[in-house]
Amino acid sequence: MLKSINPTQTAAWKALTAHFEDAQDLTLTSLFANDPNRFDKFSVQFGNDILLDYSKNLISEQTLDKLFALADETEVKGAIEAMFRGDKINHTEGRSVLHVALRNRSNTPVMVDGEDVMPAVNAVLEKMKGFSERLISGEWKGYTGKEITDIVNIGIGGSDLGPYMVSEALAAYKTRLNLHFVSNVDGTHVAETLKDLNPETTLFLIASKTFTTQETMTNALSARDWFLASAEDQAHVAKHFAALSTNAQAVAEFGIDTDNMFEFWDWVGGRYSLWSAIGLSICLAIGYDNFIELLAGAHDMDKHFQSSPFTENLPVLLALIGLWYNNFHGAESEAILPYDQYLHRFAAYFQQGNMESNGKYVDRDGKPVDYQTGPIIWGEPGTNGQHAFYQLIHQGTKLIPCDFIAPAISHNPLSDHHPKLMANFFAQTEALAFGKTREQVEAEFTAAGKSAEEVADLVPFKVFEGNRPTNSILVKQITPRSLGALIAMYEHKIFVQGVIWNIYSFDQWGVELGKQLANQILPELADQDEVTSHDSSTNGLINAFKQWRA
Ligand SMILES: O=P(O)(O)OC[C@H]1O[C@@H](O)[C@H](O)[C@@H](O)[C@@H]1O
Repeated sequence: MLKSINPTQTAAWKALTAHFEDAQDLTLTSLFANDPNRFDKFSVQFGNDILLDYSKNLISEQTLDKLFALADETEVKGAIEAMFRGDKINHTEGRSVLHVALRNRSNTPVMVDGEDVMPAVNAVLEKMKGFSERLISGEWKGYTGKEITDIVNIGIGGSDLGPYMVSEALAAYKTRLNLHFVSNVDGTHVAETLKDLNPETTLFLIASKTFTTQETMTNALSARDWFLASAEDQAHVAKHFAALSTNAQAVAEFGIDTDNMFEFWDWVGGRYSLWSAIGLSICLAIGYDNFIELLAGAHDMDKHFQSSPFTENLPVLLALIGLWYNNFHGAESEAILPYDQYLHRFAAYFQQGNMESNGKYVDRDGKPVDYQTGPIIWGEPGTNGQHAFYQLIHQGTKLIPCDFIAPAISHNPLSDHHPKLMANFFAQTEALAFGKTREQVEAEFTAAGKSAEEVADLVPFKVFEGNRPTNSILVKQITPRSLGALIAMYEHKIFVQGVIWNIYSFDQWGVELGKQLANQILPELADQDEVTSHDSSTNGLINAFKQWRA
């Protein structure tokens, strides 16, 4: 169990509060003008894969020193050790937090309740290897003897977002199998997905840690009905359905052959589970060897996180910088902006990763916090975002720290697309940091021959204040290995922030109430009777719904 330390009561927090008051007038323009070595000082490279430039942030060496002191006082180092050691740091569920064991390629023992989990982890990986190789090679045949061509992963939340994001991110490594992801309980999702598929050549992965999730079970039953409408014989299910779960009993009850069950464990959080059997769809999408490379990249980042001094530790640096804006500058959100079309689900993935982990108002003592915790995470790929919401980032009234992510090498080096993409990537952080002054705008207008009246009229709208902070994360190329490291970097960032905010990052009780109420409402929708059991708004809506369907 992690000790409860109120971060606002630390000396470092108080020092940061005072420092924030003193540093109000700091501008990125002056910080860069006063220090020609700023990039060298405030950038760090991870192997030959990732360069993090955090120099365009509203920080000085003093800011960072105080943030490191905060990490020390809130015992981040001890918390990292506790996680890797297998301590039950997910206190409210009484569980260890060991997604790092799933990618522990050095295979050193990791103990849970006195037992090394690595043999079980490796056994499931071997099973995933055999299964994925038989499917990809075409050796595995459907019930009419045809090769499988399409895989449908049915899962939601952590059993969907990670595999979907990674399969898309690594589409350049695609095997011959076509992957589909069905998550929403809205029948449209499964219906539209199955429309073009052939039951003889389709295999379903039912991905659910608990194997009780309403959406997933409903979609799985519809998929089974669709399949049996053609296959007819229940015995054929074994060739077309596999389960990824911690709940063997529920899998057996569903009728899935235990040979086709890929196990994982309660010490793997749903939103940290792409490294587990939940990653089977990834294995099928990109091949087992590439999946192992993904794990290896994450393991490299795990080692870096565990052993690098905080001053060079990418996840720690990102966490502290994010915290500086969240808790001192009052920023409410963070944007993740990948300049890579393949990463189009990256921000959505970390919406769950971050917001489900750190969206908590109760501290580790069970008391409400009196400071801000997790930020709102959002984002879309550049350059699309530039033509949509960047206006607000550049000239709006809200402070939105942004992470810009881009690969130096494209998988699709078509004509001059990549230099153009990258020119935008570099230009945006420069524009956000340094803006355009009134004098610059006036000079441009004058050079363009505008009258003094026009200049006076339009100048205010064309000025860019700048001083908008960004991190730039330049990746050599998006490969399975670098992507593994990138994902693990963000996972650990979330971990560090949760430790400092004195919250439990690995439970998600906030999703339960809605599920409970939906279960109460569902039977009320079955007849035409007027509903009176709720508040007037909910009653009114349900009754209007019933009337429209009558
Ligand atoms: O994998 P399961 O058990 O079906 O759960 C799916 C998702 O269910 C949600 O309720 C949880 O908030 C997520 O954390 C989880 O990933």
